[in-house]
Amino acid sequence: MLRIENVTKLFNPGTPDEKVALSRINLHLNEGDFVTVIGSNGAGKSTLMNLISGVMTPDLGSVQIEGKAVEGLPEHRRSQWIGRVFQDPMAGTAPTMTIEENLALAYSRSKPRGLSIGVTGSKRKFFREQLWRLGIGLDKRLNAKVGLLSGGERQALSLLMATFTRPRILLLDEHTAALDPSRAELITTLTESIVSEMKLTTLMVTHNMEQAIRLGNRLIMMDKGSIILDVPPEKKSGLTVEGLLKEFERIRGEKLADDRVVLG
Ligand SMILES: Nc1ncnc2c1ncn2[C@@H]1O[C@H](COP(=O)(O)OP(=O)(O)OP(=O)(O)O)[C@@H](O)[C@H]1O
Repeated sequence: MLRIENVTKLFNPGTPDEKVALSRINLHLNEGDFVTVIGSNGAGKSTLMNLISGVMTPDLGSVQIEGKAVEGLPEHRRSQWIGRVFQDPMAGTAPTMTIEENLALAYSRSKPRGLSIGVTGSKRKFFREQLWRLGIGLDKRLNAKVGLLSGGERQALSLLMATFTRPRILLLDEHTAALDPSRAELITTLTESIVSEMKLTTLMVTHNMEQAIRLGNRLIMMDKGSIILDVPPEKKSGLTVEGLLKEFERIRGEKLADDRVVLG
């Protein structure tokens, strides 16, 4: 489903500020894989997400979605295959537009040539049903301006907008990190149910190791621009936070003062 081959990304190449953000990364996701991604600050997690979504292009290597090379395509051309939710609840939605208008925009973006964003009766019914599935009453607020929603409500809407058109790849970029614990739990639960119901191929960055262990069928750990650990489905259920920290320590060959180095 997703093949990242030998991808390297440099910032400020050829200058004294040159930074290797990703170094010859290889990552293959099978259809339906739900991979959690952990790693220290600056490990390259966001850069990886940006290269998949098309915000950035790699200096070397290829990115393929369902066998199609996409590394040369701009973000808007990839949006028909990719859904993404960001850390900032304000990032994925338009605050001055209504819930319904935001959904219509997301719906049109997922179509190859973009459809009209007009809302017909049948589309409105579909949107209401989708909102109802979130279970937080947004189905009764189709005409509310999104800027008036709470952070948790807005993130739930972002999650819905990123998934209701069945993207080939779902990218979750620390999407619960900015929420209070109860809202974070709500979004985590919604994520689990949407991903498993729709069998979405998902990559989720998190600084929460417990969450990284609990969710998904695979876990990767990144450090200094490389994937240093890739835990396959058959080993994932046996993971513990302590075990992962030990593994990180062993691979890096240095003693960690505490788990914040990994947690960020
Ligand atoms: N636009 C940029 N210009 C220069 N350097 C950058 C840029 N974006 C990222 N970097 C550098 O590339 C490296 C990888 O950054 P990236 O944001 O991908 O890490 P991350 O794992 O997402 O970190 P964090 O957990 O702190 O968000 C870091 O050293 C970062 O400073």
